[in-house]
Amino acid sequence: MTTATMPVSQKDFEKAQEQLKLLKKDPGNETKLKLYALFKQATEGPCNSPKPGMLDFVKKAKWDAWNSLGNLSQDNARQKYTELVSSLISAESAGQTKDASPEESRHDDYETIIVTTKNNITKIMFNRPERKNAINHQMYREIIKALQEAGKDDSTIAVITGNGEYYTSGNDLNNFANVQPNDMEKMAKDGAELLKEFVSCFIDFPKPLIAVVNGPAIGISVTLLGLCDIVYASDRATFHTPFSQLGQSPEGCSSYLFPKIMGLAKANEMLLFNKKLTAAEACAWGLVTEVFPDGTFQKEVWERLKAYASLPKNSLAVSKQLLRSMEKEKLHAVNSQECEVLKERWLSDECLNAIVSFFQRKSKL
Ligand SMILES: CCCCCC/C=C/C(=O)SCCNC(=O)CCNC(=O)[C@H](O)C(C)(C)COP(=O)(O)OP(=O)(O)OC[C@H]1O[C@@H](n2cnc3c(N)ncnc32)[C@H](O)[C@@H]1OP(=O)(O)O
Repeated sequence: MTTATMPVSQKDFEKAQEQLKLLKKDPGNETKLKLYALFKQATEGPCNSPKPGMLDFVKKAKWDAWNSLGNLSQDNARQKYTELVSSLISAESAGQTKDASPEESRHDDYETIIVTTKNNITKIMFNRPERKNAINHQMYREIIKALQEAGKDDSTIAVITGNGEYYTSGNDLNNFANVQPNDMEKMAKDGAELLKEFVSCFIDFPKPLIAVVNGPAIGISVTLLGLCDIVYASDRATFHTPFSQLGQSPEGCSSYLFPKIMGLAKANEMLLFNKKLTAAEACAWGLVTEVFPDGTFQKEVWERLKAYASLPKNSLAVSKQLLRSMEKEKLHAVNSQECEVLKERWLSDECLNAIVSFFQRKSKL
């Protein structure tokens, strides 16, 4: 969370140093490193000393922490130091222990998703529970922005999940509603461009990306699982890609990744013949990493993720990129082709009839 900048005097800064000595509990190594770095930056300015050797672990950790502050001004460093000490003192007097970053910070500027960061995990949550988390145009754009930011923030891993009963019911069919006949081509062209950009963000995401599938998943939310690095599912979740039922065709690189993940025969059942999988089937077919009982799903999964997110961040990122890099070019080509095909499908009678049927409540999945 950002705090408004308030000038901190030299006297306040010195008082904070004295207060720090009064702390009864050790604030933990990560916080101590932050304090060290801010103190050095406040008193000496940006880190100019030579980088210690790889095996000098303590000096290297201190140097890294200081160096990571870049050109932060001495005033700002003094301010942040004073704020950090004051938050440690308040937490202690409130009977809490304050380690690295125990508070959840909520990212502003989103309406259709909730984005938070805690314990080195950035969580992106579909948040239209009354519409079964259907993904409208605004949500596509907000997820693109959230993924771009999560790729660059300090978190170690990113998680995608849904709020409420559903993971998501996939594309919001209202994205096709109220389009005048003359605007159909434009709707299809714009939709294909948005979809291509959206899927590209998953292909290029630089850190481990984990799907926490809390309930039924439909359409694009299922295909994207092939681009996630781990998929945890509640035993209440189901996995449904009803593309032919909707007169559409596969996206999210599933036409390439699903046959690789589960074999062509099983991919055909899902992508051609609309077979809806239970969580257990999706796990047996390799689309899901592990299934948890719904009653303990959130607790078990978040405990596990918290432990994963404490692993060395850079090592995880380079390893993920190694695992994916050989396929990246291919995946972008597949994404382009799938979007081209879909652009045509959206103009077809088969697709239009399916959408009309849904809105006349003649058809539901
Ligand atoms: C830029 C474009 C990119 C496109 C990418 C291509 C993507 C493809 C796909 O994702 S295909 C999958 C599309 N999804 C669907 O076809 C699901 C449609 N929804 C349903 O079949 C049902 O709503 C249900 C099975 C998900 C849930 O049924 P039920 O439990 O009976 O609930 P309701 O139907 O009453 O749902 C409550 C409320 O939400 C509306 N709603 C739910 N999902 C969607 C949706 N995907 N699109 C639009 N609206 C949806 C539903 O209509 C209800 O609204 P109401 O209260 O009646 O106003």
